[in-house]
Amino acid sequence: MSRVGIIGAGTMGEAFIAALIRSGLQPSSIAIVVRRQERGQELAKKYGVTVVGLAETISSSDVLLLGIKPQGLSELLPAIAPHLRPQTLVISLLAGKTIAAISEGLSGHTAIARVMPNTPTLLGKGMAGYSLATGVTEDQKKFVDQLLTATGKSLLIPEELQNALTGTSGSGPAYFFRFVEAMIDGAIALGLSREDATTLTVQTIVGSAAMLEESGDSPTVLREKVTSLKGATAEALGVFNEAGISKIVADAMAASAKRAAELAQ
Ligand SMILES: NC(=O)C1=CN([C@@H]2O[C@H](COP(=O)(O)OP(=O)(O)OC[C@H]3O[C@@H](n4cnc5c(N)ncnc54)[C@H](O)[C@@H]3O)[C@@H](O)[C@H]2O)C=CC1
Ligand SMILES: O=C(O)[C@@H]1CCC=N1
Repeated sequence: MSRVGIIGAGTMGEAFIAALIRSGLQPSSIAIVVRRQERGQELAKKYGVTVVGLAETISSSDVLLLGIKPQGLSELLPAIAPHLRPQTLVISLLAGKTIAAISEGLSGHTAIARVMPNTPTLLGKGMAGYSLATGVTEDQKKFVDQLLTATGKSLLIPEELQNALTGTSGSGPAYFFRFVEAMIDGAIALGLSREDATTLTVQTIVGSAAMLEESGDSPTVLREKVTSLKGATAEALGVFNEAGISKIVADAMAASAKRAAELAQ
């Protein structure tokens, strides 16, 4: 049974605690390193994980998961390196940060997996892309596979596509939440209460997402089934198209990918 240490247990760190437990790991095998003790106590109570110091966590872990912000990595790696055993698998969730940079900061460590997850991981409905360094063993590959299966769906991708994944599935949930916010505001402008606007919008998006997953139809077919000739939906879609929705979305996704690349520095 692997012992897992997690450094940085914010939104994604917590989502991975939940996934590790879903994947079959005992909570007592999970050690977390936190900055704020109250956060540690909260997670210990919620999941049964243990709050441990940095050096002890690193030296006793078979798998070390990094869940801090990319901006904190250059300071953290020198603190990890002296305690890291060569056979420990390091899993990075950090946007932008390359396997080569992490390896360099860890004195040439080669057992590294770079993962780009997203927040639905918390519910086991996440989408993760992952890339593996050369030193990852077959057993470690199996561990990553099993873990990511517990986060939702996963795709093994060449590392050069990691930032494209950030712009697609990593940041993606925020795009949909932003769209929902706009629809709620639009419904309020049409005279609905905030409560009713929220119920109508959320159930519309949840139902539409279920159709995407379960109907077997493409998004294009599903859209066409809503859109009556010369009807109401066609008017709405005309407004989107006039405003250049495809370009707006593509530009936004490219901006996320570009920022992820900048975070590598
Ligand atoms: N939130 C998201 O949707 C996604 C985030 N990511 C990546 O996951 C990483 C974490 O993001 P979030 O969970 O959103 O951030 P967050 O801010 O919620 O969590 C980061 C946590 O790390 C802790 N921390 C920072 N330095 C530390 C240290 N030296 N020792 C121990 N704890 C430390 C902070 O106190 C905080 O609790 C980022 O690198 C981000 O690029 C990747 C994909 C999606
Ligand atoms: O905003 C960010 O930088 C991270 C990466 C993808 C989602 N959150």
